[in-house]
Amino acid sequence: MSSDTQAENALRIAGDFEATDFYPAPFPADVPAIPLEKISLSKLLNGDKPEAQRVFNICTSTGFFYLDMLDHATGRQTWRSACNVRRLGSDRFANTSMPDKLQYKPLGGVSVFDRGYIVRNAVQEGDPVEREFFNVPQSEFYGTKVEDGGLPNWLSQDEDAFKELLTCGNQIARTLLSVLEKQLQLPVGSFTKLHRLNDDSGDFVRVFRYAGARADPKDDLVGLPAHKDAMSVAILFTWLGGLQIPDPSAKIHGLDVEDKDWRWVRPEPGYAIVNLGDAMEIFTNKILKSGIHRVVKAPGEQRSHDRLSVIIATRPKNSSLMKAFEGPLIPVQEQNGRIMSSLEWGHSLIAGIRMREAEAAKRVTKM
Ligand SMILES: O=C(O)CCC(=O)C(=O)O
Ligand SMILES: [Fe+2]
Repeated sequence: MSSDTQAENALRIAGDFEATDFYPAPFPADVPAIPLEKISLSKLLNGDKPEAQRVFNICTSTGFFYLDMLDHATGRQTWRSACNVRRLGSDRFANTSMPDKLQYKPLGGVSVFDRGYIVRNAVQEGDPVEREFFNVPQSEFYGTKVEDGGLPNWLSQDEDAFKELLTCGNQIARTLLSVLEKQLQLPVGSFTKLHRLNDDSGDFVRVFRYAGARADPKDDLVGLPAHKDAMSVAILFTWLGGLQIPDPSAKIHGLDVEDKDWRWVRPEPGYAIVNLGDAMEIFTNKILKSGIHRVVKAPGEQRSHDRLSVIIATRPKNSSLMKAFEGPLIPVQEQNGRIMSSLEWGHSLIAGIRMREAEAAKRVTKM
């Protein structure tokens, strides 16, 4: 990293939120990182056409980009809010007993990811936690109240922080969706009206903790196996390396990516990492791309540190029909079979993810 970049990063870290402890060790210079493009939120909100075109080009190819959170008031509020949620999340993970954590249940048992606490231990019962996360659903704050018992004690005191982040995230996701619908020459509101904060949907805020590596690297599991997101837009905040995406030249079959083709995504202070999920592929008959990604242990000196990440997931409202829009740039889709609602689609996809995870866990993939 050049000293100019270092100085700029230091300023960005110090700039709006005191978060220097989120960066306990530098991201190494000698690992193959992918130079994702940086998009300006401020330009998008001001209707800048070249910036809109850049977003469209990215979303029709790799689907991943950095979004500058510090160049506009909405972004700054979101960044501050994500840092706040990261701090309180790490505190709650550390200071809540496992029985209390486990009482915060996913809806419908294990198959739905928009609510609850989920943990994976290293190898067997009693081993230290390898990976844990909790999701706070949109239904806590907006739309029809779901009778799910509400947030558990260890999270309810932070309700306002989650609500703020979810609200900011929705605004940013809708900004991106309005850019994309315009670039696709669809009627205004085609995508945005399916993603209103007050409609019932599976939106959520997720806080992840991946344990730092143990002394023996043989004990390290893949943090999160290769997958695509079951949502419309994912906005990720992360402070340590670990996220990887395939090189654009990689040959990909389904979710299979050869080891040599994975590239690191370097976390950049003050930027979110944004990607589209499968819903946008469905709405556009694959013109917009849902990016494959996975999470492994952080690289280099970061490896021994716990990695926290905060994700805002925006999904189509529950009643949306999961089929391609008609538009001049969207190939016509042959419709065979019943069209699922977003609610049904989410459940079916997430059940698939769980099944793949269970298979991967059985193979005990070593990194
Ligand atoms: O923690 C990360 O960096 C990514 C997590 C992720 O991909 C997900 O929750 O779907
Ligand atoms: Fe993901």
